[in-house]
Amino acid sequence: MSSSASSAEQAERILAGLDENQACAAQVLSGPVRIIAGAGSGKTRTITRRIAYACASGAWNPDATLAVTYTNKAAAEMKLRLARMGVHDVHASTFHSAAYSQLRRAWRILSHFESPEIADPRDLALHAHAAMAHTLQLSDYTDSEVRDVLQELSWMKVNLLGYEDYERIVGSLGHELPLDLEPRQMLDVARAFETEKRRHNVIDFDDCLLLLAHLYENYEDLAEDFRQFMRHITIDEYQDVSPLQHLVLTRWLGKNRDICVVGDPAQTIYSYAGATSYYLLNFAEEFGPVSHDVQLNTDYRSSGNIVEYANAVLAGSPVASSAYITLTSPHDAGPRVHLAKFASDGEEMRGIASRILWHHARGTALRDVAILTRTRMRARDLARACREAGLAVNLRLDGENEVLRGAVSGSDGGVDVGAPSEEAGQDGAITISTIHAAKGLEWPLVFIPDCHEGNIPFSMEQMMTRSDEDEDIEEERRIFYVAVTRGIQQVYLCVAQYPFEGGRGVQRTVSRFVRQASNAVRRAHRGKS
Ligand SMILES: Nc1ncnc2c1ncn2[C@@H]1O[C@H](COP(=O)(O)OP(=O)(O)OP(=O)(O)O)[C@@H](O)[C@H]1O
Repeated sequence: MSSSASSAEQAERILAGLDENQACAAQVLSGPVRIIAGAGSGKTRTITRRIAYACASGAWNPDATLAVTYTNKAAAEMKLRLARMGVHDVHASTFHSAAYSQLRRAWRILSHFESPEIADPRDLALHAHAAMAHTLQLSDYTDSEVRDVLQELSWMKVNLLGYEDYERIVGSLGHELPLDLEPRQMLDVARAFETEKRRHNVIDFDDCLLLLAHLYENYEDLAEDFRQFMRHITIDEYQDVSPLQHLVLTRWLGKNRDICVVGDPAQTIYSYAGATSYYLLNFAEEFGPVSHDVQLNTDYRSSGNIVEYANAVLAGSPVASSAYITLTSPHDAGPRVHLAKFASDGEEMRGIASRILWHHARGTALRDVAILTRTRMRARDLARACREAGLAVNLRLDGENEVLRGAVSGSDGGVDVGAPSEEAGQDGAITISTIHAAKGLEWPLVFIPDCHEGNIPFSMEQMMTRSDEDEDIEEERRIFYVAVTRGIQQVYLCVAQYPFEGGRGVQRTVSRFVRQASNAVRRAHRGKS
């Protein structure tokens, strides 16, 4: 058989198993392509096959192909899947690791010295602490106060805010500062923080992206050299890029328009870290005319009732029709999404554990079960309660502020994946995870505890009084949507009426998202019968 015949066969094999829309997207190989892909609609499958098809058919040189993923784990997974399809040498990495390796090379070429190292998160916290102690005249800050300040320092950079604009922008956005600081005090901390990093000859991840963008702007020859390795760029999770990442992307592209972006505006859940779906939604205006613009809306993951419920969660949004897509399910309806009510938090935790044991006794493997929490604290509490009930547990916590930082450090996007549970048996362990750390994952049986106002949507009092139009509420709706769409067969929503036993504490109200969606689903079913 001739080699061109065998590579044509290989290319055909790669396309097998894609639906019509997915296959269409996989075969448009030049010019700007946008794929809006709902939850479970196979976006990872589609972009991986598209890259494999392009390389196997000879349209792209793998060594000139860059795929940007949100975590190091996703990059490794993509390389593995490509290798299984016989495609090697594609560059797959996070924004940060691609940028850092380019920065190191550029630094060596331009200065003959090594670039500054990226500081370890613990050292960064020490530098922030020193900057705070120096400018704010106090020295006993808690870890979480330092973390909040670091997040604010990062927020300034990922949003590309210059010192001169910061005060005005903070005022006009009503953006709250950590520790009740005045904007001017925050700027003093920011300057002192830069001094601290310089003194230790380190940078952070935001600096890395800023420096690289600067090099591309000022060293055109170098930029052109680097672009040879990025003739074809694919960006996954494009709904979560920050203005700073977007700036780097535009520098990587230069005049090139062989760019494919994929994302879901309904899954933007990292706004606090600068993520915005603006670039995904405005892709055609920015890079168009586009060669292909497609929506993938078949959710291959979840049963019909879960998909119906997830759609109802989004339908309650004032921006639903313009921003979000409606999913369809190719599967049977399956069990309804059920709301389980408990008297107290303690009873809720024990109730969830016993429901899991009930499913386990009927054949559900523990590795097929997840409890997804809004906060890290509740994930820890539930892990304790489930272990007490005799369940093996794997705890996944996302490091919030480290979401972007972790992308280079190898900690998988800041997700702290606890060591596999020692007590895990043959059928593994249940997963207890924050919703943020569960993004991109799936389980047959999913529990979402604490579905009450104040937790879903999460609030520090003030959010309760805001209107539904508020962007913070919208982000909380998307977080809940991400949680619901992790379920394959069955999703349980849980709520405790009071925090403590015996009706003590402030009585809870069921989450507005649950009330809206459950009512809409009930109405729809009544209409059908
Ligand atoms: N054409 C298809 N036919 C059958 N199953 C598919 C198809 N495309 C994707 N799937 C399956 O659907 C599930 C979801 O796919 P994938 O993880 O690629 O989705 P995703 O869009 O990245 O999801 P999310 O954004 O919700 O994390 C996977 O189990 C995948 O194997």
